[in-house]
Amino acid sequence: MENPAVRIQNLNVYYGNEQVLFNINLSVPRNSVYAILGPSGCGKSTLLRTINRLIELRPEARVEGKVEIMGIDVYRELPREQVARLAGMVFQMPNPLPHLSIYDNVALGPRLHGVAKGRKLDEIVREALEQAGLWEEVKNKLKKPATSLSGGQQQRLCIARALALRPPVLLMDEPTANLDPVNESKIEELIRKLSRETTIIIVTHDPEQAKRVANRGAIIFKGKIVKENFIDSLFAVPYYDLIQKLTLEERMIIEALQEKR
Ligand SMILES: Nc1ncnc2c1ncn2[C@@H]1O[C@H](COP(=O)(O)OP(=O)(O)OP(=O)(O)O)[C@@H](O)[C@H]1O
Repeated sequence: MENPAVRIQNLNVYYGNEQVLFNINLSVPRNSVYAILGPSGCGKSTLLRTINRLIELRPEARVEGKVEIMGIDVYRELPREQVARLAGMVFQMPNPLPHLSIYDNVALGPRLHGVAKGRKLDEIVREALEQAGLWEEVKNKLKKPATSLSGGQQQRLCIARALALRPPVLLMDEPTANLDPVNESKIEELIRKLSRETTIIIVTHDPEQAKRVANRGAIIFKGKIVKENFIDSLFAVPYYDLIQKLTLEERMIIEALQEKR
């Protein structure tokens, strides 16, 4: 694949002596939605946190291999704190900073990175809130605390916060896991819309969600990619059957799938 948004090569990740990701290789096309799927504990969040180097906040973690975002080797060519400019992150639990206002939550990244102040910053905040589909709901109460918003609104605020540095890549770790179906579908619509300009990598437990939002995806099992393809082809074998079989006849199936690739 030429000029992918994210290219991961020969990635191995360890927590202490325990290896949790094994020789991961994948490329994410630009302006697409890429789903990372797999059962609990298989290493999905670890993979996401390796892409933006958040993993380094855990002193027991060790990373081998190469991660490129927009052609930049993030472990060798950038200081860690600059990676947020290439890849924004949205977490499972909406986590706005509770002591900050709606405005200040979104302005946080641009301020920390010295990108803008005054009018220019106002424009960035407004644009990020518009992109996150929240502007109309909050434009008259920007000074109110972020915690005055509902759970679904708080998650869209976190998306706005991640977008405020205008990163080309957005990483989302089960962004709808704690939301009701109405807010879930709002965020899914947003994901599809944002992917016109931004590459999105979404971790999800839910194959139906992956089918709704993603173009392509990978299934991880026990730290290994066992299947990687366009989203329709990925589910040619029903997902639950696949996972069921993996847990029953783990080794055989992993080997069979790897041979087919
Ligand atoms: N700090 C840590 N120290 C040791 N082991 C860890 C640490 N963090 C995660 N692990 C282990 O690494 C493996 C992968 O965890 P990870 O959180 O990446 O999985 P996941 O697929 O995102 O799970 P879930 O869907 O439940 O969030 C798990 O076995 C987990 O127990």
